[in-house]
Amino acid sequence: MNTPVIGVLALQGDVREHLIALAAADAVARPVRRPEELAEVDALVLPGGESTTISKLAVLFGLMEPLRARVRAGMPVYGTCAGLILLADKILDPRSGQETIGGIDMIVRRNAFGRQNESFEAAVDVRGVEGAPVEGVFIRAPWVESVGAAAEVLAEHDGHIVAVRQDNVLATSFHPELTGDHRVHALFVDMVRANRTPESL
Ligand SMILES: NC(=O)CC[C@H](N)C(=O)O
Repeated sequence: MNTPVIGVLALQGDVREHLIALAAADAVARPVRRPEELAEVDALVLPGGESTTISKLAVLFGLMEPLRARVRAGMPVYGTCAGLILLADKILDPRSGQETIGGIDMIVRRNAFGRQNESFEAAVDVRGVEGAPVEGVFIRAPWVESVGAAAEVLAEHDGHIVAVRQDNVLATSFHPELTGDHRVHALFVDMVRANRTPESL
């Protein structure tokens, strides 16, 4: 059956919520903590959380290079919030020792929308998502300062870029996994399906 297997990087962050959202969007979802587990998935989600912590743990667990290699090789990846930061080729204000996986030619600003107690929800129109706007949950959210020519802006909030796609890499500043609305995850699952060769179906 044509059911893609999608991993959720499970080093830190809101892993469980993504596993639930992916299952609701008709994927087989499983946590990924080791390089062997990464090798077995068709695609990967990078959850929200703390991008510095996730990046340091990825180095510690021997996952950083395998992650970069798979993204370079075209594995579909979707990052929310901290996950978006991990997918940026460049961070404007990195903490010391903070690395990214990269994949989208963009520059991000961490915590750009303010601190934890300035978290908010807003309706966001996401290109490729049909129907009503998505309820965007922004928690110490980054925004995207600028994107390169290969990156497509999918959504903006208050004049700032909050969703981007470049080839098989998708990233949002906000957290669709927290709302019970699985349309953004469904968009990603469609990307994963479209990426699979006929032999792998
Ligand atoms: N909700 C989140 O994922 C917050 C991201 C966090 N501000 C970071 O820099 O990693």
